[in-house]
Amino acid sequence: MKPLDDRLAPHSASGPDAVIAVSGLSKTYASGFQALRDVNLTIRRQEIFALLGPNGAGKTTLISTICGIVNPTTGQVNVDGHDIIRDYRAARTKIGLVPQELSTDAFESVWDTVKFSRGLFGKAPNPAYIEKILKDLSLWDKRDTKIRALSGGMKRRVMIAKALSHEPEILFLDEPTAGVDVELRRDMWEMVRRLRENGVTIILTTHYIEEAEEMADRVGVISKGEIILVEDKTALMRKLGKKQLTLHLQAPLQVLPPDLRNPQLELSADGTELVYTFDAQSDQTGITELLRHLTEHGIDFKDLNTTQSSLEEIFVSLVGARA
Ligand SMILES: Nc1ncnc2c1ncn2[C@@H]1O[C@H](COP(=O)(O)OP(=O)(O)OP(=O)(O)O)[C@@H](O)[C@H]1O
Repeated sequence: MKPLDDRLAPHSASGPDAVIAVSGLSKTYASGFQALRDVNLTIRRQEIFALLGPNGAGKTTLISTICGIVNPTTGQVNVDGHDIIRDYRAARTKIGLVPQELSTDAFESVWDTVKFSRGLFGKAPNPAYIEKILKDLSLWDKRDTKIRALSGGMKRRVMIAKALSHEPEILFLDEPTAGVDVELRRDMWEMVRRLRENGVTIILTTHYIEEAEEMADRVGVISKGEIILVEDKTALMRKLGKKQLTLHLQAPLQVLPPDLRNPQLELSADGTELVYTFDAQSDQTGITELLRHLTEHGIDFKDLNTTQSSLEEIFVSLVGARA
């Protein structure tokens, strides 16, 4: 088998740190529906990668295919040097998957469920390791409790404990915080960060853009089965983000003077604020000219502030542009 680097060469994000390489991946379900279209994607070792996309975009299909649960129609997936079809067992052992739906045996105890999951991967028992995960996930006190007696949030933690039971190097979290309360969401974020510090690569899908904004090193956007963008989160926000300059006026304005009217400038409904939207990357922001015009018109302001558009706005504009 060729070294990993060689096989990853065609992809821009390739390199010695690549841990998953997806190339030319398509999936057409038996119904004839094409859920993935020529997906090329490289995941770097020890990164937190957030996959964003609207409902039905293909996030779960992509994750399930990488995890070997759904068969690809065309293309290859390589997980840390193992082809997911030819070398299924080795590839699967590297991966922990926390699916969207809670599916555990309601009558088992927490401890037994997690221990059993580890056994499924043919790993020798390691009670000390299981104890550590249960403690990390605040499940230690519940170790003898039957799953059915746990709250929804606790059940979700059990799903994570199961996914981690065989010491995977890569963890997939499909909508990890859907429907969980704020406290559990924060706990999960904390846990994901800790796992990454311990060398685990994390791929998560989410509908909560603020989750990607908070957590991700890189963001991938999928729409109608196609990856339309993969970018470093900070660079993405810098590159696509529009900035807004808000001027708080000394005296309210009824209307904008005609020669100040342009699509970038908006007067708030109560006339007390002027909001100027500009491209943060441009050499010519137009701010100097705007301020000069305001002075000429005798429009004074008492304060100003700038804001950067959020990942959510960027995401909506990206996906919306393809609708
Ligand atoms: N087994 C299947 N047979 C036929 N079509 C399917 C099957 N599984 C998924 N699909 C379709 O493939 C598309 C992608 O589904 P997928 O679950 O991957 O999307 P998603 O991005 O994860 O959506 P969500 O955010 O709603 O979970 C959807 O249109 C879905 O209806």
